[in-house]
Amino acid sequence: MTPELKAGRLVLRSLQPGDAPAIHRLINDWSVVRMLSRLPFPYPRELAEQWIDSTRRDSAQGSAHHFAITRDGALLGAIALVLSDDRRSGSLGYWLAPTEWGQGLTTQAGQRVVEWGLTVLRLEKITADAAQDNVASAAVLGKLGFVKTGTSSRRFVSRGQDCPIDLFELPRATFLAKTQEPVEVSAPPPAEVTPVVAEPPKPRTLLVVAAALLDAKGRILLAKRPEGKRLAGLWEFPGGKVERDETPEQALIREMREELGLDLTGACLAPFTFVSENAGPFHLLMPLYVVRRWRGVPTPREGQTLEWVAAADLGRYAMPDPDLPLIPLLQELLG
Ligand SMILES: Nc1nc2c([nH]c(=O)n2[C@@H]2O[C@H](COP(=O)(O)OP(=O)(O)OP(=O)(O)O)[C@@H](O)[C@H]2O)c(=O)[nH]1
Repeated sequence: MTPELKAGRLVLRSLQPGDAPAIHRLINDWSVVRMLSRLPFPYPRELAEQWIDSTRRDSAQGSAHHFAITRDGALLGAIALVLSDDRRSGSLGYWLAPTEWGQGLTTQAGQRVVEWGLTVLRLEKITADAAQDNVASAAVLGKLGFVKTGTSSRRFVSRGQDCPIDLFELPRATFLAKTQEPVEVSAPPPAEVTPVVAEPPKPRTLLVVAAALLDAKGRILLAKRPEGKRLAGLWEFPGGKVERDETPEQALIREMREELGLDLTGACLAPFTFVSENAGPFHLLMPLYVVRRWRGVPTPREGQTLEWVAAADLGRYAMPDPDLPLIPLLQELLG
């Protein structure tokens, strides 16, 4: 299913039948439709209805995810990721009402959809194309990190002719490398000091503690990161950063209280394994504890979604890359 995503003030949500009048009004505009290759001009109202139905079928099948771009409840445009048959790559497309151009809204929506596609859907790459006279679209793709890979031509129904298009691509590896660029750059040496061969800045190590909470059926509690946070939409083991002057166990007890309303004091916190992985802007060192008893009922206190998951099903939940090696270990423990 197509989730609801947040991008600043924008809410990206699946299209609803009631969106047809707004979609028709906004697309039936020459400055919009001339850049969309498959649509006729004028654009009939029935096509808006048929298109919305088709986006809902695509979403149910998981073959494409179409989002209405909305702000304060008003529909401003749409953005979509259409997946390849093997679901390993996706193609990005979008349009925005001309009254909203020039504010960076397409880039904002695009960043969120691209991040979601490459992290939660784990696509290997996202492609896009734009008519060569669509300078604004090429600029958006550039800001999203796409690079031009070639040219081609396509029939534009609205223009009644074939038009040259540019082809673009954003591989997952390029996207991750960009988000992994260190944020802090060391200051340049003073002028009188002989420069030494610069070593790449090392990412700082972040100590995060996490728990595999197990229920009586041997299921594990996973929490989905809420919209607005880094890596939103990914499932993880409840936990968080170890603060200065805390032991990992104290941090785990505090985090379980803050995040889930659970009391783990006096509970057996069994060290199970740990993660030591590059995790983007930092190096993640994450001890994982197995916990079978606590007081209270897990309650999402920070906007997360909670689910009890059988070990055999863990692979179906999109998790941050550093967590992936933990899955077979937990399956072995609980299998
Ligand atoms: N709790 C937890 N964090 C994980 C896991 N895997 C993983 O990469 N992490 C990363 O470790 C960090 C956990 O720190 P955190 O929970 O205190 O911080 P946060 O990003 O949620 O936000 P915050 O700084 O607003 O508290 C996050 O960057 C998170 O993405 C996991 O399985 N559990």
